[in-house]
Amino acid sequence: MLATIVGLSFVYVRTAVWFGRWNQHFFDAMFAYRVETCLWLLPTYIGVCVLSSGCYVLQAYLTQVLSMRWRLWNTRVYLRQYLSDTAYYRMEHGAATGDNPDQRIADDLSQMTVLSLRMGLDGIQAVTTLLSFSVVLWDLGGSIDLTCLGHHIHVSGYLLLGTVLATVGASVIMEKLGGALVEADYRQQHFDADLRADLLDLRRNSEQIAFMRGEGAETLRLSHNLRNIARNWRSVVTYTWRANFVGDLFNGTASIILWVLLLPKLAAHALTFGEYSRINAAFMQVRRSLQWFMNNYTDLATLRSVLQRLHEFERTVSTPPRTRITRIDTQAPGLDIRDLVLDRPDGGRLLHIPELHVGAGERWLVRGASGSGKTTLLRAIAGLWEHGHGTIALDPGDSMFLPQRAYLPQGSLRAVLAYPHAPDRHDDARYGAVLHAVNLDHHVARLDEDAQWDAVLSPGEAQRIAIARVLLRRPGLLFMDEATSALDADNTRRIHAALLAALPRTTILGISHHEGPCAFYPCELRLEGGHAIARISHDIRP
Ligand SMILES: Nc1ncnc2c1ncn2[C@@H]1O[C@H](COP(=O)(O)OP(=O)(O)OP(=O)(O)O)[C@@H](O)[C@H]1O
Repeated sequence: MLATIVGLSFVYVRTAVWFGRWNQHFFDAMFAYRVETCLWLLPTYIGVCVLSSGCYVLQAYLTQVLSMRWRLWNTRVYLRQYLSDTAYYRMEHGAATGDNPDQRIADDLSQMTVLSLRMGLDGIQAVTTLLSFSVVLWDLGGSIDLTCLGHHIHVSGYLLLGTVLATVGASVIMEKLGGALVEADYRQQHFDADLRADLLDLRRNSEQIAFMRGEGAETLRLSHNLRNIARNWRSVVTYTWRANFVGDLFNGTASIILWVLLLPKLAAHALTFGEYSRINAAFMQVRRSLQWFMNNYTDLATLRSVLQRLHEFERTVSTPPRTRITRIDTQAPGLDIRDLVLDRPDGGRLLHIPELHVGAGERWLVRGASGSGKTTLLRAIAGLWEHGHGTIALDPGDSMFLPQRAYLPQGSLRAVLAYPHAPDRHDDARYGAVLHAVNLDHHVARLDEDAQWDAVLSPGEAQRIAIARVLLRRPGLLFMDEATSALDADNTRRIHAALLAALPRTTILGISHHEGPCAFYPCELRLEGGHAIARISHDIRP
């Protein structure tokens, strides 16, 4: 498709060259009062006009189609990279750098494809036009003899030379005055994305903010972003007006430059009107194609900063997680930890577990003061914590992790329950049974209702939905991080009884600060002062 578009642009330039030659014939005939020749020349003009417009329209259409296909392809590749090796998680939690990945995937990729296609194709067309009309200017321009400081100089093709020097001179001045626009544009996109991210944060946490009456603090936070945008915007405006001023001044004075260049020909009476019209057309085309860089200066600046941001994104997502914590995938049930050291991101020691064997079907409660590393231990087991070293052996395909706040994507309740699998994986009876087991019978009728479940369900109901997911999936190894913390005593008892009844052979490692679930866990792993102490209090077999 790209080759066809480039081919069409060559044809388009050829028709422009043909129009120039036609102009010369036509005006020479007109000023010689040869009416018949003028009439005879008209039909071919109309025919070439149709061809030229056809090329233009087809080229524009194909460019749009190609641009969309390329964007979709790029976005799929970026999404695949973003969602592999938990890059999306690492980018949010500090291990990998890269701000606002959402903006890079949604906006930057779109801008990159549209701008680079347009810039690339226009650039090719500008070069083709430049070459084609340079030949015309060279042929028609002739030479000039100058005397400078007593030296006699013969300049061939002086018209072409004059045009090139004037245009390149203006471009250099423009680069000097507006060069910093690239940096300013890059910063602008960064600040814009920050404002959007903060607004998204406000939307997500609207209830917490409303309870705390945090409007004032939020206004301050958003104003700070706005101030950054306004400060940087002033630089963007300054560099843009400078570049625009030079560009526009040059556009306005271009005709005068041509007249000055043609003075020697006029003085020598060596210029017909037909020749003038052809030279004028060629001059405009050469100037326009050389000016392509100048006219597209701001777009080129945007493209450069977009490419810079995408390059950063690619470098981040393609850097594999570097960790000395080895996860061994076993098909065996249970969990084995050997000489596991977990560090804080700044390098300080958080926790050391010399050895821990959790046998099939055992249930362990992990306890410890706030900040002792309970959640970090679960992150390491899930392969999400990179700082530290040691060995963890488990069957990841048969494991399931429940964080304190369940993720409830927008969609039908059926889809929420089946997540991350497809909703048609289970039948209605199965969904009804698990909702009954977690005391959410009144939600059975809402299985096909589409809602923002995150906002609709109470935290306790959301936690019960997460437990219902476990009952649907029936994992061999279950990790729960305060997964029943929002439940009342009755529901806590009911949920644990349901887990025990439905999954008697499942190995469970739970974190809880509450006394409620203690009876459910015969074993305890206490984290204290950076060490782990295992205690088996009663019969550990299910
Ligand atoms: N991404 C992170 N960057 C820096 N420090 C972190 C990060 N994640 C956790 N920590 C630190 O590691 C320590 C252990 O955190 P962790 O969440 O594991 O504690 P916890 O025992 O689960 O606490 P709680 O009972 O309050 O949930 C804390 O001091 C915490 O500040």
